[in-house]
Order: sequence, then structure tokens, then C-alpha cells
Amino acid sequence: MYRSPYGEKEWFPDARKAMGRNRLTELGEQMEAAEKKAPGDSLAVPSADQWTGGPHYEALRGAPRCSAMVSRRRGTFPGMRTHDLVIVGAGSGNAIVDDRFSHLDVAIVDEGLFGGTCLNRGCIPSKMLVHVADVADGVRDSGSLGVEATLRGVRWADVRARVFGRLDQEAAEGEEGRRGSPNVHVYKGHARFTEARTLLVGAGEGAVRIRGEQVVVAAGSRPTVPEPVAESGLPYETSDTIMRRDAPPRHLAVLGGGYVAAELAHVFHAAGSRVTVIEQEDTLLPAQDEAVAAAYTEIAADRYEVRTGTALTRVEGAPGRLVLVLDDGTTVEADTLLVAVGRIPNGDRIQADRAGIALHDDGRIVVDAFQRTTAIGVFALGDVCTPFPLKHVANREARVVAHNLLHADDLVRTVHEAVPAAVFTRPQIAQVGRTERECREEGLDYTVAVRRFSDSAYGWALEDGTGFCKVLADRRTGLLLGAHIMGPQAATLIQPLVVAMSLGIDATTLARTPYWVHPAATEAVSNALLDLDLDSPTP
Ligand SMILES: Cc1cc2nc3c(=O)[nH]c(=O)nc-3n(C[C@H](O)[C@H](O)[C@H](O)COP(=O)(O)OP(=O)(O)OC[C@H]3O[C@@H](n4cnc5c(N)ncnc54)[C@H](O)[C@@H]3O)c2cc1C
Ligand SMILES: NC(=O)c1ccc[n+]([C@@H]2O[C@H](COP(=O)([O-])OP(=O)(O)OC[C@H]3O[C@@H](n4cnc5c(N)ncnc54)[C@H](O)[C@@H]3O)[C@@H](O)[C@H]2O)c1
Repeated sequence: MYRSPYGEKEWFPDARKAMGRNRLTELGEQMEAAEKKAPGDSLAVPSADQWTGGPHYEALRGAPRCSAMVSRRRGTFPGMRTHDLVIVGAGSGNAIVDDRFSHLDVAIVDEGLFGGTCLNRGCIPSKMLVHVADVADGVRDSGSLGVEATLRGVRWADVRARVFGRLDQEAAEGEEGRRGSPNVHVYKGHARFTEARTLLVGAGEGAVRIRGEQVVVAAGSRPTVPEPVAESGLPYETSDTIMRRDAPPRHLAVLGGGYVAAELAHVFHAAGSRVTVIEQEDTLLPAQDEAVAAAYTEIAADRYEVRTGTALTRVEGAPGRLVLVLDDGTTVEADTLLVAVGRIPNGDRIQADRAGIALHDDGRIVVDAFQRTTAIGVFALGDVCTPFPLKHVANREARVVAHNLLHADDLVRTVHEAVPAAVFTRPQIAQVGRTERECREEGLDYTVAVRRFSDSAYGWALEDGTGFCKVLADRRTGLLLGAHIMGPQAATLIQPLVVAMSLGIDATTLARTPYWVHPAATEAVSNALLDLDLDSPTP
């Protein structure tokens, strides 16, 4: 008998019941043979032929019409509701359903607000607050431009009301819109699998069992809380909570020096908080290119108290008078602690094993290039599975899943090449492709060029002293390997470099073929490209 990768548990029990033992055994043997040939995570996912399009998938697609399933549809198992499609997670998962799905009976399940992390506690509120911080700091720094202006303060309560007044309304309207849709059923509650493509939503007497012919898991991720913080029993904030505070902290200690720390330290510093950032690595933003990490750490140290190369041992004190004890023997006293040390995918909260859905060691759901999990009929997308926990990636994966749900015989892949990212701090930071360290570690024959904003006319206008564009290219082909920008509007300036990397346009062609507006900040980009020392530059 076939033993699944999940131990004794049968891999697809309902299909097994519906189709009989032989076909499942055959499928299992094929998977075992594939695993022996090339072991690894990706092989835990059934091949395209096994999953869709092939004879096995056709048999499984037929499964709902088999007698066992039909009897369920007729209500042999009272309480079970069946749908053509069940989506767990109304963040990026909610974006799947459009007019193409109007012929299907769709269920959307969420235990929280529609719009998920991005709308309610992530990208959008943080960027709305960062813009306020940019304006406030712009006023503070305006003296260097010869403008006499004094910042009288940031009206936090008004800012918060404006930001969340708008976003809460968006979330509520998003849910109402779905509830009003004739083919969509909304379930509110925590969902976990009980068996293949079957979920229990909610708890206790109100719990509902639902089943999908196809299921999409878009359950996102949550902030990691390290043990010393959790065990202290003392209050702490995460990105989920801190943006909705009544007032900025007097002294905010931020544990972690990554994305969330860089953005929210900027927000609260601009709003009047004193800020201390604690990062276990030797620089802030340690995952960035070394030039960016070093430059940003220096800038941050001018504004905040920065403790790098040290980890938190324990939290003492009392609410509002926290004492963070660090492993270098020092302490930080603060009234508020923001925990910003990364996020955990929510795959561990859905009883994935009961549905035959495999997880990576880091908790992400295993998916193949078509976003298919190891369980037939179950897709995943976004933070719960992706190696790039970013909203534009979740959106792309949602588009791929939407297509693949409807076109089992013409699947499309998610391409994770040239994924850009931006840190919306002051100054902005953006990146695409490899860091210089990655180029070195991969032994690539690369060349690098750096152009400072202060070398271009627009940099003079900005009186910018810290911004730069760093580009890395393959010396022989001239193709870009990576790009890193720190400075005003870096998140926008990176885009031509993303386009070039995605479309295979070499650095010289990019610099010389299109016109670049003079005297715009983009000249720092075009000039960095022209500075590359390439073996065979195109004319
Ligand atoms: C502070 C912050 C700022 C960010 N800024 C940016 C940015 O500027 N740009 C960017 O690209 N990315 C940013 N991100 C990352 C981005 O928010 C995420 O990558 C993206 O929102 C993930 O989308 P998702 O659909 O995978 O998950 P989510 O949006 O988290 O959606 C998951 C949904 O599933 C629900 N759910 C989870 N488990 C269950 C369950 N068992 N049952 C029922 N419902 C469940 C949740 O309630 C949630 O609504 C930021 C993140 C944070 C925290
Ligand atoms: N602008 C954006 O796109 C944006 C903004 C915010 C968040 N995000 C997403 O959310 C994710 C989570 O953000 P984040 O800032 O929480 O994580 P992160 O991975 O960006 O940074 C976490 C930092 O905490 C440090 N760290 C870990 N444990 C620590 C400890 N015990 N003590 C001190 N330092 C510790 C790590 O070395 C790392 O530098 C990001 O990876 C990103 O995908 C994106």
C-alpha cells in the first residue's frame, strides 16, 4: 500500500473512497518513484500530469460525481456545505474572484477583516503614516533649503482617524460587496482542515463544515514573538497593533532592525517619540546590499539610539516601564516595545497535515510553480507559501491561481525572477535582484557602479547628501544582476531597472536607447548604468 509523505495518513482519503484503492496506489507509486529519482521538496508536489490534465486528475475531477460525493451533496452528512471553490483568507485570496467565477459557487472564509494584512495592518496604513512622517521631517529639515518653517506637531489622533477611518470603511465595504454577491458565501471564523478539501470553520456549536471541489489557502502570516517577550507577560506591540495606538509612545524600543522597524521607527520618531532600535546583526537592514545597510545604519544612528550586534535576553519592569536586558550586558528602558523580528506563515494553524498539505521546515506551504500544494485540488498563494512575502508577489500569485483554477489543461506558472522590494523609510530604499555579497558568493564575473544623487542636478535641487544608485551587471553579457537605490523616491526609481531585468535588456541598451528626462532623479540611475565597466558594451 502507498504510504504518503505524511506518515501513515492516507494521502487523499476521499478520492480513495470514491475511486477505489488501485488508482491511488498507482499514483502513490509514481510519486515514490519520482522522489527516489530526485528527492526534495518540489517532488512532494504531484507532477503536472498527476495533478491536472492527466488521467489521474481527470479521475479525481470526476470524483465529486461518484456516489460517495453525490450522497454528501444530497445531504447524507447533514451540516456539511459544499462549494465549487473555497478560499481561506480574504486578503489577496479575495482578489481571485471576479466575473470569470460567476458560474461557480464560491465560499470565502476569513477570521478577521476583509483586505487582510495589507489593507488593515500592513502596507497601506504604514505607507499613509510614512507619508505623514515624510512631510513632518521635510518641514523639520527645510532650513537646509533656506525655507524658514517650524513644525508645531503631528496631530496623531487626527492622522489615525483619517487613515483608519478610510481603511476600515474599505474593509467593511469589501466584505459587504462579497456578501451581496449572488454566487459568493462569506464565512467568518477560523478555518482548519479536517480531511481532504474539507474545513471546519469556527468553534463550538456555531462551527460549520464546508467542502470545496477546489480550495485555495491564502492564510497569510503573523508577527513572530520571541520567547523572552512572550514569557515576560509584559505588554508589547506588533505591527498589527501599534499603528492604531491612541498616542505615540514617549520612548519606543523596537526589537529587530528590518522592514517594519525601519518604517515604523520613522513614523513614530517623526510623530515625536524617542526611538531605540535593537538588531542582532551588525547593521540595520542586514538583508540589504552591504552599501545600503551600512549607509542606512549611519543615518538611523543620527536619529535613533541604535544597538546592533545584540539580542534580547529578557524583559523586566512593569507595563509602561519596561526594561529590556540585552545579551551584551546593557539594558534599554522604554515605555513601549515594538516587536519586529519577522513573520511566521499561518500554515501551522490550519491542520494542513489532515488534508495532505505539506509544509516546508520554515512553516510555508509547499507549492510548485503553478501554486499547487501537495494535495490535489488545493492551491496556495501569498505569505503562507511564498519565498517573497510581499503584497505585489501575493497579487501575482493570486492571478496565477485564478487562471489555474479555471484552466486545468492550460496552467500558467508564477515567475519569481526580478522581484523588487522597497523599504518606505527616510530615505526610501529599493532593491531588485542580487546583492553584491550574493554576486561574490555565487562566483559571478560582475562589475559594479555607484552614482550618488549629489552628482546629478536633481540631487543638487534636493540638497541630498546620502542618496545613491548601485548597479551590478554581468561583465560579459552586460545584463543586470541587481540594483540598489537609497534616496528620495527610490521605490519609483527602481522600476526601469526591474523592467530591464524582467525583459532581459542589458545595461548599456537601457542607458542609451530610451531618453531619460533631464534633470530628473532618474539621471542617477542612467548614469550609474553608463558607469559600468563592461567587456562588450553595445554601442
Ligand atoms: C507593517 C507591514 C507593512 C508592509 N508593507 C508592505 C509594503 O509596503 N509592500 C509590500 O509589498 N508588502 C508589504 N507588507 C507585506 C504584505 O502585507 C504581505 O505580503 C501581504 O499582505 C500578504 O498577503 P496574503 O494575502 O498572503 O496574507 P494576508 O493579507 O495576511 O491575508 C490572510 C488572511 O487570512 C486570514 N486567515 C488566516 N488564517 C486563517 C484561518 N485559519 N481561517 C480563516 N481565516 C484565516 C487572515 O485573517 C487574513 O485576513 C507589509 C507587511 C507588514 C506587516
Ligand atoms: N515595505 C515593505 O515591503 C514591507 C514593510 C514591512 C514589512 N514587510 C514584510 O514583512 C516582513 C516582516 O518584516 P519584519 O521587519 O518583521 O522582518 P524582517 O525580516 O524584515 O526583519 C527582522 C529583523 O529582526 C532581526 N531579528 C530577528 N530576531 C531578533 C532578535 N531576537 N533580536 C533582535 N533582532 C532580531 C533580524 O536579524 C532582521 O534584521 C518583511 O520580511 C517583509 O516581507 C514588507
